[in-house]
Amino acid sequence: MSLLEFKNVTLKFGGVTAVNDLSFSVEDGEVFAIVGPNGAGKSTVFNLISRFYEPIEGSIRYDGHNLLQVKPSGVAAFGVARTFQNIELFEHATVLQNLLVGRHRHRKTKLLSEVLFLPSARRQEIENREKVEEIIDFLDLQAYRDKMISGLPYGVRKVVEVARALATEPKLLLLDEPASGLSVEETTDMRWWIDDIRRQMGITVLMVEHDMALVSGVSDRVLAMADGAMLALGTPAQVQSHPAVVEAYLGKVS
Ligand SMILES: Nc1ncnc2c1ncn2[C@@H]1O[C@H](COP(=O)(O)OP(=O)(O)OP(=O)(O)O)[C@@H](O)[C@H]1O
Repeated sequence: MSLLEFKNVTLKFGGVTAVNDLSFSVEDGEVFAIVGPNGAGKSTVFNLISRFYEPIEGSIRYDGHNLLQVKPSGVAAFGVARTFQNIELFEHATVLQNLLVGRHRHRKTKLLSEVLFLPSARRQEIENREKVEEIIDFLDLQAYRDKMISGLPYGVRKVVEVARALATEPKLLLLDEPASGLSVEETTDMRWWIDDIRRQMGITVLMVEHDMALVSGVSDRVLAMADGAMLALGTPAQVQSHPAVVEAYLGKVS
């Protein structure tokens, strides 16, 4: 069974068809990339999975559930975490505090037991701290754990955003342009982080990315989109050499 399945999904904004009869599925444990020119519909796919947008047609299934019956606030509880193109962290909080916020969905204790700091709340806090420290070690963020986000270099913030998403212990991680704004060296590091997240943590990764070196280096399969529709789907090599993809990127050769 696929972890995520889009079937004939269509979404329009007025006269613009942002996603057009799109069908694809993401298998458990794979790194799956979505590529395409600006306006192709890639972010809209993420916003459909996050339930920010409602399709006008089609179905989206996730882990055996009809995702279209889940409220936007309920998506994280299903184990879907996301990073954003424009990093969304608490600027005036430390790395550690940002990651602890990511643990929110694992809160099992009641507010009263937290206020009274009962044993159950203490256990929960210890568990959260352990998980967050594990992620800090995993992504090599020890040097930044007590630093404010606002003072961190852009490349480190990108990794912290991935860390915050991992703190929720997702089954499916959505990465929105993880390499945008990164140097070549930082992009290479990001490639290894993504590979480790899949291999060592067993998390399925769905990413939107323009950097074809990163896409080819880490993805099992790639979906190329244009004008909301599928152009090609296959291995990175198959997609990059597909005539429709070449034409979308380079223009028709006549
Ligand atoms: N909220 C919205 N209201 C109106 N039109 C929208 C909205 N969101 C997206 N669109 C339109 O839908 C189409 C697909 O946009 P989308 O942002 O999904 O593309 P994209 O592939 O992610 O592009 P980029 O690489 O530039 O981020 C575009 O024509 C865009 O202008």
